[in-house]
Amino acid sequence: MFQPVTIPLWLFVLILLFAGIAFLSHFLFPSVRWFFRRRMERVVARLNARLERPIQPFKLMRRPDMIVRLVHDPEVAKVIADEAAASGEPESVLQERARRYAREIVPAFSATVYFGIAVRAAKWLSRLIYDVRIDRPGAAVEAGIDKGATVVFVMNHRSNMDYVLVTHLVSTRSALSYAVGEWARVWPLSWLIRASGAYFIHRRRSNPLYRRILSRYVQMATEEGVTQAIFPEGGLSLTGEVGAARLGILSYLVGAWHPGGRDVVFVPVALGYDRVLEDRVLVAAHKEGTRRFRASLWSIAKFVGRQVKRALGGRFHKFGGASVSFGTPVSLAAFMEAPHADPVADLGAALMERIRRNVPVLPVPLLAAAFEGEGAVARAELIRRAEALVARLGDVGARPDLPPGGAAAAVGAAIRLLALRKVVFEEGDEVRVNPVERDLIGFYAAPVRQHLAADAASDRAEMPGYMAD
Ligand SMILES: CCCCCCCCCCCCCCCC(=O)SCCNC(=O)CCNC(=O)[C@H](O)C(C)(C)COP(=O)(O)OP(=O)(O)OC[C@H]1O[C@@H](n2cnc3c(N)ncnc32)[C@H](O)[C@@H]1OP(=O)(O)O
Repeated sequence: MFQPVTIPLWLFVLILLFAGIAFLSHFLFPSVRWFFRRRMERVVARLNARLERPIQPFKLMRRPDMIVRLVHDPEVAKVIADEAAASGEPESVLQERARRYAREIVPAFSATVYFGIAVRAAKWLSRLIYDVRIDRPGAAVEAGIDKGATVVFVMNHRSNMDYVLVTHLVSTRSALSYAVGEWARVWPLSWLIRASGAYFIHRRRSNPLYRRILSRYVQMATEEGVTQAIFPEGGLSLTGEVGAARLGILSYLVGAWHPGGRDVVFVPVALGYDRVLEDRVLVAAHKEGTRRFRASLWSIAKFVGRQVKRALGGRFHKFGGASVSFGTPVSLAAFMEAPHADPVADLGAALMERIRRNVPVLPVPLLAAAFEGEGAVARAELIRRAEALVARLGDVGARPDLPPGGAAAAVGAAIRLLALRKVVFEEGDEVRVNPVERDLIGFYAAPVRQHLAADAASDRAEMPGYMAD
């Protein structure tokens, strides 16, 4: 019993290692975890005291617990049982697949990462590159919304700066949970996104098990009051116009609502830019008719490097304005009071219409539209056309977001911004579009075109089920 045992050194080291791991996981990790949990709870309590829409307990649930809850949800279990019966695959295999899907979707929200890193970085970056303007303040729009309702920000997707701007602008009121496409599943971006409370979507995966897990996750979050943000177009606009809604996430959100239950209130958010960071990439993708973006990590790094070099040399100019308009909210309870042959399709169309009408028109889109597809126009004529456009935009209820000095000042500012990028050249009295950039001018003119094409006769206040404007 007490005689010595001789073992090789490597085995001794291995035993020590395993003993150390066992000690840590049994004695130290639980208390360390408890310490961090208490700290997190104190941080959240402090944040909730000042946030208009507090961080919901659902958002703070431990990720493993959330995954278990999702995999064992009765609706998910039913899909597993149905698929097992139909395909002959063992239920345990399908359950493992369900766990994999749930792990992919479920976020790992950290209030410290969201408010300490993401919000600060969003504020810094937004202000560094744009003159951020709020066409219609979100606070005023949200003030009338029932405190118990689940708020969902529904946004048009022009740029990867969209969520940076909106995260910054609503950060004093709530923490947003975004629906993010599979493109962002690259480390460390995926870690930051999960820790910011966003959930991942695999847009091309349409098998029933995956879709049921995704829909249940969205519905649980909605039933528990988690403030969310979605891009119903499902990707960046290649043309500059606001596209139609894909109805998946909206249908899950509508499915989470029951008469008499917690209301779901959609806040339409419209974004407009003087310069969209990805403009040339989007225009090229549109031309090729693909959604494959030719922006390698190397080209992004080169772009950032050029801007840093300019900043260090004191030659960095902001990219103009970025304007965000928070539209009149749509209450799902009120919307459902009116009869709808297809409620989800009607809701999607109505929300996108509201976003489309609210897209702010900044100087560059105004100038781009004033070219009217021509290659060269006299400056005075551009100002005259811009003034006429501003009047017509006013007639259809659009709100141009222009500097003091109106159309003339806007034309001057836009020419300066585009000339810096060699998109236009000034030759005497004439402003000439660089022939290789004509598509880019069309891309920027798109929101103006869309405003003017909208049927001015249909008054949004008359749409059934809407909160009054
Ligand atoms: C500096 C640091 C700053 C940091 C700041 C931090 C922030 C933290 C980062 C955030 C970062 C965000 C970045 C986001 C930017 C993107 O990633 S945008 C792209 C991702 N988002 C989206 O795609 C959302 C919108 N997409 C959808 O809703 C899509 O529909 C889906 C769910 C992906 C599926 O797409 P789909 O296969 O094309 O199918 P779709 O027809 O749309 O939908 C089918 C479903 O809808 C149902 N449906 C369709 N029509 C109807 C109808 N009329 N009635 C009822 N149901 C219907 C069908 O039944 C079907 O149901 P399921 O079979 O799924 O159960």
